[in-house]
Amino acid sequence: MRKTYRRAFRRTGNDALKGMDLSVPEGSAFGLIGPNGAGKTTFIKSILGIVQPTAGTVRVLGGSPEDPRIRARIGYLPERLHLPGAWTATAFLSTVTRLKGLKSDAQGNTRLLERVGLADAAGRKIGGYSKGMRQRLGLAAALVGAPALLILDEPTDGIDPMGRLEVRRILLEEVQKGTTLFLNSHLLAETERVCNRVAILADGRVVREGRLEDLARGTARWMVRFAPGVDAAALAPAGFARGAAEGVFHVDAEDPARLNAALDKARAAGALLVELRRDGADLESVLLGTVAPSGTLGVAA
Ligand SMILES: Nc1ncnc2c1ncn2[C@@H]1O[C@H](COP(=O)(O)OP(=O)(O)OP(=O)(O)O)[C@@H](O)[C@H]1O
Repeated sequence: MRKTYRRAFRRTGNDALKGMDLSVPEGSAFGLIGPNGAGKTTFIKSILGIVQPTAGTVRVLGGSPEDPRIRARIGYLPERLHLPGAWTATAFLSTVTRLKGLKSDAQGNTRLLERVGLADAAGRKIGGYSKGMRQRLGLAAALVGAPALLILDEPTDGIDPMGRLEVRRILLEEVQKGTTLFLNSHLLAETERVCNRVAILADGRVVREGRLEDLARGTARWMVRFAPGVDAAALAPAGFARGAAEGVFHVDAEDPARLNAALDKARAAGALLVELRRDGADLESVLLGTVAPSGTLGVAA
């Protein structure tokens, strides 16, 4: 699928998606990650039928994103939420229920507000809500009608750690119920905790996709901390690259023999080992190993 945003009076457009090919398995918790401007929001808008592809097709829940019956089965939390400040949460959810074409369900909506921790604030005007409360109300609105697919754009943005934990709990409950989750978050730790599949998008293309544990496999990077006073220049020939903190280094070693050989060299150079930790298994290393900081492609690990 491609998406070029046409610019008025110009011959060239802005290629946001340059051949995006992605399938999201039903029932998966799928995370989309990538640098700013990679095309994540454009892709989400195309699943929602808000943006039409310039070429190619999008199929969602076995149909077209423009089919109202399909849309009714999708819950969406947008990145920028517009909520009516003069309304109460209760009134807002009943309007969302009506707009989704569902029968009014005051009890169901009360349960949803309880679930997102807004039971006590249900009768208050949304205008007086904090950022985190607004975000949680947005999540409740996305959950109205028990959607089969939940699309969340930066769901924990502006939420404090306790609130984030709550949101994560709700998302995991949804996945357990069989809801397909599609998450766009720049908080990699969130994606890592919630998702079981991840796609890395860079410059309008999917550059890596797969199960989280498969993506993380094969990266054999170690964090090593030596006692203070270590000579970085003496460690460099053994493959140790200086880290951010005092005495911290990173070294690539595919197996225990190579790791120990590198450590032997470090010790021979006078370094005293105080800490050793596997370093390459988190999503951040996978992302940084795939996409260079400028957003251009790096060497995939
Ligand atoms: N309505 C639009 N008109 C023209 N260009 C657009 C439009 N929306 C997005 N773009 C461009 O398309 C590219 C992809 O943008 P998009 O917002 O999809 O990326 P993103 O991965 O969501 O970025 P971010 O992480 O910063 O939100 C960017 O170059 C952006 O400038």
